[in-house]
Parts: sequence; C-alpha cells; structure tokens
Amino acid sequence: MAASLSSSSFIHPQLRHIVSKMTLFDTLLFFVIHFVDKLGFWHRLPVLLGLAYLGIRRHLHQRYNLLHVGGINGQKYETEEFSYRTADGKCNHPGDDIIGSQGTFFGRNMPPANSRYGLLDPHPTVVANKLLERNKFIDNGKQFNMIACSWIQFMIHDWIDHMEDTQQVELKAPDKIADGCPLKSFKFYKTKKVSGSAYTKTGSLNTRTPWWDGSVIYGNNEDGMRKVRTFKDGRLRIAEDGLLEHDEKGIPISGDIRNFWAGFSLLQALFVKEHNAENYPGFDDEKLYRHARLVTSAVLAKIHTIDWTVELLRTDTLLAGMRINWYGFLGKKIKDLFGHIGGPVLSGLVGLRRPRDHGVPYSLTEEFVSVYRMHSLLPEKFILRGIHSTASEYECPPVVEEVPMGEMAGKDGEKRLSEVGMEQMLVSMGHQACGAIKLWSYPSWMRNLVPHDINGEDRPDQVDMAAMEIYRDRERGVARYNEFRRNLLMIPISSWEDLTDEEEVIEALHDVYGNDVEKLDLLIGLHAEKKIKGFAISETAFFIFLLIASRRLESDRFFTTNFNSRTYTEKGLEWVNKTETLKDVIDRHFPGMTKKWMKCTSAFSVWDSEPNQTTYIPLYLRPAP
Ligand code: HEM
Repeated sequence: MAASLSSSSFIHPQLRHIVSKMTLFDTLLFFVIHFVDKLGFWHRLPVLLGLAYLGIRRHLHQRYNLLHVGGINGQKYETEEFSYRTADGKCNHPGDDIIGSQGTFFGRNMPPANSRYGLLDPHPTVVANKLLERNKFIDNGKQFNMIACSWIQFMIHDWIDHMEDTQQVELKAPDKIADGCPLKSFKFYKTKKVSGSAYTKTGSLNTRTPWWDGSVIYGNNEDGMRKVRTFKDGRLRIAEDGLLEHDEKGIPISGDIRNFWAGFSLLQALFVKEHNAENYPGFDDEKLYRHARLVTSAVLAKIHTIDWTVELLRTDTLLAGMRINWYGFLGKKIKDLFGHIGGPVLSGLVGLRRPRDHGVPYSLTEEFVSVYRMHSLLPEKFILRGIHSTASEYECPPVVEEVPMGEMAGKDGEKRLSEVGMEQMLVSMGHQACGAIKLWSYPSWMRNLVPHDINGEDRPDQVDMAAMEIYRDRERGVARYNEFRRNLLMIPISSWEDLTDEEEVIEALHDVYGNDVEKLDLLIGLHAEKKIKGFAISETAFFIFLLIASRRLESDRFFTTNFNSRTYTEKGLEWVNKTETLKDVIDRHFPGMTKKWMKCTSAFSVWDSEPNQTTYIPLYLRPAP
C-alpha cells in the first residue's frame, strides 16, 4: 500500500524514492505537507493550521533526517552521581556517558552528497567573487540588530566547531579572476576525517560540546573550565570593569575564544555576570558553581528559544511554535500552576520525564553547521554611539564614530572594547541593524581575514572566508542545494526562476552554474532563496532549525528528567522561570539602561524601532497573515 502510494503521480518524481521508504502512516502525513508545499502557503495559514503543518514536518524529519555517525562507545553510569553539567559534556545521555561530549562525531541529517561535481567545480573563489562579495551593505531593517548577530556567534561557539587536520590545502584563484580576489591564493587546514561510521565512510569531530551547556563561557573540558573559574564562591573570572580578563598576550579568558570580536566577548562577559550574580546560601564553591552553570545554561537556552528565534522568524505561527517548545500549548500560566502535565505538546519539551532522541544518539550535524553559515550578518563598520545624555526616558543616542569591523575583531577589538566599556558597546550594538542574508552581502573584510587557532592566537595565513565556506561544505560532503531540499522532503527547483524572481540574481547564477541547478552550492541557494515574509533566513535553512532546535532541548537530561528543583533548587528554577528575554538579563545587570535607550520590545530588534503592537486576538486564533 505504502509503495503504491509513493509511486503516485501526485508526488514530485524526484521525491518518490525517498517516500517509498516511509511507513504507510508517514506516507499519508507526507501527502499532507506535500500538498501544502505544492500550493506554497504553509506560512500563510492561520496559526493553528501552520502549527499542524510544522508538527507533521518535524515528525517526518525526526523519522527520516537523523543519522548517527560513528560508533557508540560509551558506558553506563550512575546518573544520580552526575546531577550537574560536566566540563567536557560527558554523562548527560542517561545510558551512555560519552554521547554529546567533546570530540564526538557530527551527525548527519541526510546521507553525504551524492554529487558528481568536483571540489573545485566551480572554483570557490569564482563563486565568492561573483555571488558573495558584498557590493553594498544591505541591512535587515529594524528586525535584527548587532546583539542578535553576536548572539548567534555566541551560540555557535557553545555548540560546534570542526576538528582540523594537520595537513593544509591551498586554494589558488584561477588567472581569469585572480585580480579581483583580495587573496590570490591562501592556505588553511583540511577538516579532519575520521573513519568508523555506519552511514558514511568517514565523519568529522566536534571540538566543542554540542549540548546547550554554556561551554562558550565555561569551556569544553577540564582545562578550559579551570581557566575560567576563581574557585571561590562558585564564581567565574571577570575583570573589574565588568569585561573579560585577558592573559599576558591580550587574549580574553573565557570558555571559547576562537575568532573573538568585541560584540562576542561582550556577551561572554554579560553571562559571566549572570553566573556570578547567583547565590545559594550554604553552598560551597563547587556546588555553587554547578548550580549556577545549570541555571545560566537554561537561561541561555530559553532566551534563544523564546526571544532570539522569535525575532529571527517574525510570524505569529513561529511565536506560538517557539513558546510551545518551552511552555507547551497550555502556556506558561498553566505550567507554573500545575507543572509539566500531558506530554510535550501540552507542556513543552522542557521538563519532559525522559529525554527523547528518536532512537538516534544526540549530536549536532554537518547540515546544521552549513545552514548556520551566516557571516553576511556582519557589517563593514561598527557604529559607535554616545551615551552621555541626561534624559531619563528613551532617546536615540548620537553616532560618535564608525569603526571598520576588522578593528573590532581580535586583540585590537578587545582594546577598543575596554576603552568604550560595556554599557556604550551594548547600547551601540542595540542601535545598529545587522546585515541581511542575501547574495552579494558577504563582509569584504572577511575575504582577507586572520583566523585564530583554537587557543585564540592569530594564524600566520590569512584566509578568504567566502571562498573557504564554499569549499568546506563540499569537502564535508554536505549536499548541494537541490539535493539538500529533496532530502528534506522539499520540492526541488527546476530552474533559477523557482529560486528567486530577481533578474540580476538569475543572470549571475546562470553565469556561474550555467543551467545546471543541481550544481548550485548550498550556501548560495540559502542566500538567494526568496524569503518568507518575516523570516531573516531561508525556508530551507529553517526546516533544519525546526528539527534541531527541538532536539537540543528534548535530548538533554538537564532540560528534561533533571529539570526539577532537586537538581536546580527551587531558587534556581525560579531564576530560569522569571527570565523570559535578554532584556530581563540586561535589566538585572544594567538597571535603567533599557528604559533610557530601548524603545522596542525585544533587545534583539533595533532599539529605536516601535514596540510590538498589542493584539487582542489570542495567539492561537490569529488568522492568516
Ligand atoms: C567577527 C566575527 C566572526 C569571525 C571573525 C568569524 C570567523 C570564523 C572562522 C575563521 C571560522 C572557521 C572557518 C573554517 O575554518 O572553516 C568560522 C566558522 C564558522 N562561523 Fe564564524 N566568525 C564570526 C562570526 C560568526 C557569526 C556571526 C556566525 C553566525 C552564525 C558565524 C558562524 C560560523 C559557523 C557556522 C562556522 C562553521 C563552524 C565549523 O566549521 O564547525 N560566525 N568563523
């Protein structure tokens, strides 16, 4: 029955072989989303129907888009003895101590690319020159500011980084375009390939702990953790001016310091403040540290889920969806009163009795890394604003300087930050829109970038990040755009016109890829794709988020079984429960700042934008946008 359904002419011919592997029930569910996809309107459905569509999609992705890579080599352990987040991410999965720890494999959301194209086809520098290089800065309007941009780097540095090989590779721009390249040739380390995987011959390793465990401030292993702790009263190290401390070379001391810049290190410092503000009388240093880490990590996860993502994907359906992930369909009030009742839909993923990994051990995936390649969010210049007005209510601060972004990065950026101070930096970031994720928006200063080693030191070889990112996806066997869509059960494109209606883009794609839509690189497709109204990212990238954003919460013992007062303490849980947004954290540490400098609702929108309008229609009953 399932086989005859999957050969139905209703299904796009290129999706039939994927659907043929589904159960009958899932095939029927697939029919529903495929029907909606053909009409291209899930995002125009009323909130409840939109949620139903996303629920079905997420279910299918959980069944067919989670592939484990590598062996499962861990051991059973006593979970009761580890009711805290360990330094290297071990002892979180209830049945295996290694899953999710530092140095484990990246998983996959689909098999490695099946493509016939070579690593240099077309040459990454040609793609970078003709499709990525920024010709004019285009911002995200008022939707997303520089805090939002830094926030996602802050989260990336909590979750993922590929282990490198010791061997280098050199990319040389072909003669025809070499003159137009900031670097005619450049060297970088290959991604380390490790064998021993069930679905792939080789896989790569994550040097960060993939759990949402705050490793960006706490470190990814015992050494990293020791560097940041004071070993007194559970505190983390922080300088007197409220910013990060630095070592004798001027490198900041924090959990992850690779490719740091002023905005990123400011967020690290803010969350060190958050950690240090927690206080549990009677606890010794170790106990206090462990509790404050649990609570701060949960605050990070919560802000990302119900504040940052809601601003990234500004629609009623996503607002409802993200709140359901945290609080459930019944909402915060009911959950506060009755606790977690009735399963994940009614009460959310947080607080589930047991973690759920859908039969596939938790990891973050190669495809997740690829869809988070969002360097186009970074502008060319950082706009510094003055904050010395005496007004007490909202005011737009004047611009005092426009600093090239390169000067805000690395050690120079740290010097700048310490001159400016935390308050002025935060207000300036709040008022500056970040870049849009579009073609021709890749920061030009990143095409000649000094990358960092894992210990934050400058490397001797500059890199062209735009070209390197194209190479990375190909090197790691990430499917190109159209294959990626098919694997995500999306309707593939058959011409450039299916991707975009911008003439200029179509012409440029034709110039680089001819008529071969299969050749289109993933990064280029994600940047060129016509966006859903309110979304700052592409729909294709979003479907990976839909799967992984839930997974980061539901697979983690400390957001499920152990999200309780026994593990967090009553006070700790209350801290998490009372913190809803980044604004709450800013208000805690800088009282008066948002009142004076922020007009909008979320700290991730441009601060001089209008606050959200009050709508009297209940969220779930809101009609089509
Ligand atoms: C000043 C800010 C930033 C600098 C200097 C920077 C620099 C870098 C460098 C040098 C790499 C390694 C490239 C490689 O070897 O493949 C990298 C990787 C990456 N960056 Fe950034 N980045 C910045 C901000 C951001 C932001 C805002 C995002 C947004 C999501 C981001 C997302 C990523 C991702 C997803 C990777 C791939 C990680 C991996 O390969 O595992 N970065 N970045």
